[in-house]
Amino acid sequence: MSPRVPRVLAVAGTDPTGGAGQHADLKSIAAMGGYGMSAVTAVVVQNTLGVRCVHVPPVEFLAAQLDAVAEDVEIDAVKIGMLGSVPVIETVTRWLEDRRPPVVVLDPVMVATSGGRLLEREAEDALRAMLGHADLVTPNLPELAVLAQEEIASSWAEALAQGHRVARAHGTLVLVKGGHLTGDRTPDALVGPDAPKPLVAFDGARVPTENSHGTGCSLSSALATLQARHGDWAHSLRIAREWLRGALERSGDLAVGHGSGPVHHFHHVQDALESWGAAPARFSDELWAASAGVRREIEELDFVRGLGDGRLEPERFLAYLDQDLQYLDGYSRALTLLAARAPDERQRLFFAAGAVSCTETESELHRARLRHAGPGAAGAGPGEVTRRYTSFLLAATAAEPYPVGLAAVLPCFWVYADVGRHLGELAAAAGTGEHPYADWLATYADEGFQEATRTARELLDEAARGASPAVRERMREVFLEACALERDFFAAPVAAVRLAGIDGIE
Ligand SMILES: Nc1ncnc2c1ncn2[C@@H]1O[C@H](COP(=O)(O)OP(=O)(O)OP(=O)(O)O)[C@@H](O)[C@H]1O
Ligand SMILES: Cc1ncc(COP(=O)(O)O)c(N)n1
Repeated sequence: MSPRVPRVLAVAGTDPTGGAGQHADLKSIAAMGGYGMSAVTAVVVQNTLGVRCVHVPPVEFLAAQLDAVAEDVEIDAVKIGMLGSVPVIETVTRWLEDRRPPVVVLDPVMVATSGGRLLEREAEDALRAMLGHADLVTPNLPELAVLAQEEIASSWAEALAQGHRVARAHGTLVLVKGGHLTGDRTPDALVGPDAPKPLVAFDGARVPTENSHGTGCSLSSALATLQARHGDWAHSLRIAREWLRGALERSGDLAVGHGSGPVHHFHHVQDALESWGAAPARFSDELWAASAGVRREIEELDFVRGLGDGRLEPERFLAYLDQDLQYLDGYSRALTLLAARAPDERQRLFFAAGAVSCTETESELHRARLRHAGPGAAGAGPGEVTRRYTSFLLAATAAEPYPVGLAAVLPCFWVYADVGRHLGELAAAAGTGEHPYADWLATYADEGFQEATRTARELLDEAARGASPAVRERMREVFLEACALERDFFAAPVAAVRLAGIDGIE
């Protein structure tokens, strides 16, 4: 018996926000390729912030649910979660004695992550008494201590020894979980009744997230499903851990609740959906569509046409370079401000690296060209548009909410990349002869720049998902204002005065 789609029953309490209890179980069973079913032990009023109250329906009702499933469906595995009280434990124990499925995983739920009690204290003895019915018990460290009737283990070695004592006392496997250890590691080990040495142990770096609501429920039901599928606990644990790690890492995509949020059970399915063309609507797409008019105006500017077909007067190009160099000074300061305010390391590194690249690489490219053009090529100072654009960027990145600052800097990546694509088309249409700005146009197509544009866009979408409607509206305003400033910036060199002392350009 090893069905491709194991039929797995979760006997557990509820969580109306869907992150823990039988809701997490059903998602985890499906995520591991099983068919999930559930019998309710307790109706729990809770959310990501805490447990408000618990209603336990009459146990006859639970017994009837269990029988209804068992009389109709061949159950390959059962995962038992919150039981709550002695009568519920006795009801489930009787059912197991009668109709035990081939795989039984017991997660001895006692206290929610948020602090609410989910097992009456006087039911602890009854819960201990049913451990022998399980193939695998999956306590967290405080639960393990209650099962062992000892103090909470303060080290991993102590936890393993405690796990072995529980396994030996009840003749079952114990999964000792390190989620509650202090420190940056989260080891897990399977301990059997015969020897203190773990049968298998895994270690890994703790995922830096607050979203650990329901990890215990999710792991135990995933294990029940995988075990029904191929019958090897060590292999099941390896797969379940890898999946749960992804679910923790991608939990930020969900934006559910204000407390300890749920994990993303279907993070792997999200990728499949996108490969089928079901990409979610992106806020950046909305902004891009709204900026279509301004982008058309940019494409029609004399400066842009001339740069594309090569007919742009050299002094205009140099006037543009001169202003762009001064603009880059302000832009790199704005990126530095964003880096300082970034909510995580990845974003901080991205903007800090952008600021360095503006200051070192790009500015030096501009300076080299201006130097080559002769001593008079550098202008007097920032023009009116340059001043307006850089002041706008500094104000948005320093004083507005972080997502708004992101919306202000994005057009410089994205509109610039798009103008580059258009310039490439114009250059191709102008013919294969020597193009005076060919090397400059090549910088737009640089893969590193295209990649940075994609990342900046993803960061904006991520920030928009967690933003309030008012902040999203402000992001839209600021994005459109930055697009209009891009347009004014490209228009300015046409109006610029001829720079003295130009012999040629590079
Ligand atoms: N931040 C994290 N990074 C990586 N793994 C984690 C993290 N938090 C929990 N885990 C893993 O999640 C699983 C459940 O861990 P934990 O010990 O927290 O159980 P639990 O307390 O029963 O869970 P619950 O939060 O549902 O009550 C374990 O495999 C643990 O290693
Ligand atoms: C119905 C139910 N079962 C289990 C948990 C434990 O999960 P967590 O400790 O992550 O809150 C819960 N909160 N609710």
